[in-house]
Amino acid sequence: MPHADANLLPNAISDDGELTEIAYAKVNLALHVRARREDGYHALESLFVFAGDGDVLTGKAADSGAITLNIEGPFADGLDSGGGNLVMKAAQALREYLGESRGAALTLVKNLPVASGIGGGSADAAATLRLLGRLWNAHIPAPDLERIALSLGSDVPACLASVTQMVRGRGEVLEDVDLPGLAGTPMLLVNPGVGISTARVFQRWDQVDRGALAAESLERLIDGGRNDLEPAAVAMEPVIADVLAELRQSPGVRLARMSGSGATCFALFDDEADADSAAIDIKARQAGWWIMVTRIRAA
Ligand SMILES: C[C@](O)(CO)[C@H](O)COP(=O)(O)OP(=O)(O)OC[C@H]1O[C@@H](n2ccc(N)nc2=O)[C@H](O)[C@@H]1O
Ligand SMILES: Nc1ncnc2c1ncn2[C@@H]1O[C@H](COP(=O)(O)OP(=O)(O)OP(=O)(O)O)[C@@H](O)[C@H]1O
Repeated sequence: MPHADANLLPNAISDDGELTEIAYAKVNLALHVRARREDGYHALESLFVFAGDGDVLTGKAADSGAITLNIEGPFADGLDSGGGNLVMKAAQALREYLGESRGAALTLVKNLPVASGIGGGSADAAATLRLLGRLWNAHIPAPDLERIALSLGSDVPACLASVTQMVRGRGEVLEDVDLPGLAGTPMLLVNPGVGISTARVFQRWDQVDRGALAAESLERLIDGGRNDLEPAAVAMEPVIADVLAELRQSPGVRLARMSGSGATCFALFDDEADADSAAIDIKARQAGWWIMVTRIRAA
């Protein structure tokens, strides 16, 4: 079972010039959908946190001038490494912005389930922008980088820094938040093995604005926060209700909710031993589910 120590993996450079970036899993502690916009996107309010673990992207310069991507790891199967991959799209977007013709040989270790509400693809795209920015020694003004990120997906701007943020708009209005007691919180991520289309979940949202998100404390987030996409996602994949039930009955759980458009759900614990026990118990009952014990990254 994957088990992580928050912020332990350095964004390292090895002797052979290979760079590493971690594409940290994103978790929406609360996700309030406020309105459907005319452009088809939805106006959101969401408190994003990031796990200390995620996919691992490595890369080094390639003299050929080409960008290549090799995908390994537990969720590599079925993930296209061609131009449709968000890593390749990010590399291409950055190259176009820089007028860059230098290449890169990239390897992605895909540890996060695909289309699962924890922003794996978005985190990969952001990690690619960070890694290639370093590899090519490019100094990109933050507004430009955020614009490139948003062109790749609504979650990508927040994934650039991968720290706790209040996110609004369609995902591009970012505000750093440092909620006391949040960093280092033990967190369990559980996915029942069903991929979910984000667009389809938003389409099923009932268009009822249930009110603003108050996120000035963890208590407020727990008591007054919601994931407004949960009912739509559960209607599409009823197994999500089983995941939530498993998490909510775990001893020591502080909060259990779905992340993003699902199907991954998270649970927060005060005590790491409780998170470990819950993971073992759930694994024993639901052998096919993906389970990760991690911690919330520092803000
Ligand atoms: C559900 C969240 O994960 C919450 O963090 C994000 O809002 C989704 O972010 P994402 O996966 O990066 O989404 P995108 O790739 O930009 O959009 C996928 C689809 O989701 C819908 N979408 C996404 C974001 C948003 N604010 N409103 C939307 O309606 C749109 O139909 C869009 O075509
Ligand atoms: N590197 C990648 N990793 C994961 N998915 C990718 C990648 N590149 C392209 N995709 C595609 O992007 C889609 C969304 O994948 P992702 O894992 O980011 O979804 P998600 O976790 O639901 O995201 P979110 O939480 O932002 O809604 C998938 O259908 C997948 O085929």
